[in-house]
Amino acid sequence: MNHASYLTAIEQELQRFLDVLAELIDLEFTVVNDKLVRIAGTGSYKEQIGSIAPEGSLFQNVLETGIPRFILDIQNEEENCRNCVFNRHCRELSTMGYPIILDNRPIGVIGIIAFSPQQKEKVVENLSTLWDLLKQTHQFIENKIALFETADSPKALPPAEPVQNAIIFQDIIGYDTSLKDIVKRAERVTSSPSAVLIQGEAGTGKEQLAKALHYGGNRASASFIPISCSAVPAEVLERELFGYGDDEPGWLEKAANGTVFFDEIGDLPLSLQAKLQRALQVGSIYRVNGSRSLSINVRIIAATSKNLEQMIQEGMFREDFYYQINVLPFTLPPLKERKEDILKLFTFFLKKHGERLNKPMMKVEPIVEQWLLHHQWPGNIRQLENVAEYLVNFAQDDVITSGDLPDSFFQKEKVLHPDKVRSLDELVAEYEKTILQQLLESAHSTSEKEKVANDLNISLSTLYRKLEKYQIS
Ligand SMILES: Nc1ncnc2c1ncn2[C@@H]1O[C@H](COP(=O)(O)OP(=O)(O)OP(=O)(O)O)[C@@H](O)[C@H]1O
Repeated sequence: MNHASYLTAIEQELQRFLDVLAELIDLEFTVVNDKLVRIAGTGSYKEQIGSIAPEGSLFQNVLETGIPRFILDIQNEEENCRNCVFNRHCRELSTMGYPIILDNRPIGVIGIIAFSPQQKEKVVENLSTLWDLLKQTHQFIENKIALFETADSPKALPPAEPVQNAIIFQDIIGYDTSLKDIVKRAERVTSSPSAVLIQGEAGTGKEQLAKALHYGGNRASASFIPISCSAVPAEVLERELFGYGDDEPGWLEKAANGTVFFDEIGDLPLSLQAKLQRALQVGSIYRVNGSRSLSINVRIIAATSKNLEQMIQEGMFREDFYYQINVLPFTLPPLKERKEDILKLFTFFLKKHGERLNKPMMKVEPIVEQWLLHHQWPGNIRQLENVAEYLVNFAQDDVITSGDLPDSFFQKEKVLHPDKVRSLDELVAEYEKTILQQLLESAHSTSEKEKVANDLNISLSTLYRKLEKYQIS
């Protein structure tokens, strides 16, 4: 594999990293490869992943010259945008492009984009900090590629041999009682051949638990083959899973005496659900275009972040297959419900990335701890790890202060603060009160109040009842 292909191989991790950065600083990011194909993007560029950056664009120039460049005011730019096919039709207001250089060769470009005037202002005011950010993002990519080069194989094309990065139950950090119970129950069934279904939101540790089940039992010396059901097209998946012709064994054969892990099983096409269901029931398969029946001996562990029962109701998931895979069910709680674990996991990730980046162990200000405890963590443990990695990269000092966390994060926090989450009725009441206060500000006489009631399409007596309820005089 060349370096440009490695960039493609890490695109999922890169996308997640950029999502966190974009959320933190409220600017958009994009990455193109050596063919100018967009392989990652945030905001509106997320929908354009797979499209090609325009001919004559700044990104093309950065890719060809290997020199970082920026344009701060695209709408009034004559010189630098002249050759771009999007000249005068560009939605970007400012753009920064930083070359991804490996082995002295540009293999792609990372960009920061401003689409709104506020974002543009931010770019103009923070140009040098943003250059540092781009440099660090480059470092992140370099590190990931280095790790990838030494790793066994990319996730979508799993190895035939047992993977080296075995996870054991001791690697699962969890002081929260619900997680401890899950680990305890799982430890009892490591060597069972029965199918396991792990449910939980993205990033809650489903794959980690699956690996611990595999490596903790009598299948540990055989393969653990992870399959991402959403990442591989159906035809490819069928061929890879069941094999092809006389001499192309599939994963179900390659995992002999081991485990096949189906990640996001809800995305497995219905036709393959039926085929797999039959294969598991009879314990044998036919390869695609194959004539012989071949017996299989694999344990199935499946994971899902979707509600499979609801999918069954909607005809999107086979009921018989559901019962076949849901013999030993486990449900991992979201991180926000495991308050006890948040700080311990955070410290663990600070240490992990600190060691990797050769930085001393960082301390955390109490206020930052509060922020961590109250965050909603939609991306769960993976997101927590990304934030820790971000802070190890960017924090100025050995102590992480709230200043290391950008304003945009706190603004979102206010809205999402769990202690402040209120019912819909309360929110509607608050809205109603504000509207009435505004309208009644200049309506003092009965006739003025009648007009307000009319405008709101309610009776005068209803209006008075509401004024009393909200104590508006
Ligand atoms: N309890 C834990 N202790 C330490 N690390 C954890 C724990 N749970 C998850 N992680 C780490 O968090 C990251 C996400 O975990 P994992 O990939 O297992 O989640 P997932 O639920 O399978 O996610 P997805 O559904 O998005 O594939 C991994 O890097 C994993 O090692």
